[in-house]
Amino acid sequence: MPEAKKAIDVSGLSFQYPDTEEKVLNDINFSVDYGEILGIIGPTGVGKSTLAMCINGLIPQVIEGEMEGEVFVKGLNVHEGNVAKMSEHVGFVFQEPENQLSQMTIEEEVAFGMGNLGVPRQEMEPRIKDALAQVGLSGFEKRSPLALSGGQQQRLAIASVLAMRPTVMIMDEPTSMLDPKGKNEVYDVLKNLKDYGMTGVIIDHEVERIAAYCDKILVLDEGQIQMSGTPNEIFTRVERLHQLTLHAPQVTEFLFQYNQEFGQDLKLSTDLVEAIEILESAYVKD
Ligand SMILES: Nc1ncnc2c1ncn2[C@@H]1O[C@H](COP(=O)(O)OP(=O)(O)OP(=O)(O)O)[C@@H](O)[C@H]1O
Repeated sequence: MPEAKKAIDVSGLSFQYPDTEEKVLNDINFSVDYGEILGIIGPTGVGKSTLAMCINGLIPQVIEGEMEGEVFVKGLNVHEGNVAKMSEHVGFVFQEPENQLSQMTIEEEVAFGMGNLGVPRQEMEPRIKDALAQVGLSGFEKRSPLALSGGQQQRLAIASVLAMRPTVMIMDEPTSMLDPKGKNEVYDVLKNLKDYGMTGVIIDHEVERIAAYCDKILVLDEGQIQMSGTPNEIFTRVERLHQLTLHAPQVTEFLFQYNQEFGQDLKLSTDLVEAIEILESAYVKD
């Protein structure tokens, strides 16, 4: 079978939980190219996690409801493959690292998901080594996952997904339970993976990091895509984000306020990511 043109292709997707009166998702359309990272942002409770579960097949395979439209991952219709089959293609990293850990040692933890996929024993060892190296946990093989910090646990959860070699990695607020150090650790690891050409979907409220990390962004509200575009296109539309009760990275918020206060129409003179870095470098510690 020829490789599908898109890593993820979603068309006409609507979903309603059995006990709710309205659709959580209503006619969602987007696609993600191989090697691209898509960020999904939006106010609380607008269906971001529901959308993520439609991509890995948990909906409608495990979580029931009324679903319309189609979701393809690497050309595979998630309606048709079962969840076990989909887990070969879509890896999932959740909010709370501790809840994802079930094994006695770190190497067993990484081996666990591969075991479920039926990866042969002799192939597991190099994959474990490689995955732990990618998240900066080489040498930790025999330790207990519970002895790790929150940031390290989340990196371990990422390694467990990487070892399964999925087409797409979905991360649902992977840093929301972590302290600033843990958040930095995880985003540093993700940055490396992006450089390796991973395809990903990340849901996060951290707009600074989403802006720097993602190639494309969807803004979800009222079950629909309200905005879509590059981080630069999204985060320079500050007024629209405010209407949606969201905020932009500090640098574009500053610019917006300055323009309002002084009746100007100044624009960023550099790329958004560079502007974020410049602003961050302007802060010093005593
Ligand atoms: N299993 C379920 N059954 C019924 N309703 C649900 C279920 N799961 C979620 N919902 C409802 O669907 C809506 C969307 O929830 P979802 O978790 O997808 O939003 P979200 O944007 O990810 O929120 P958050 O930012 O808080 O994580 C909410 O109103 C939620 O209460």
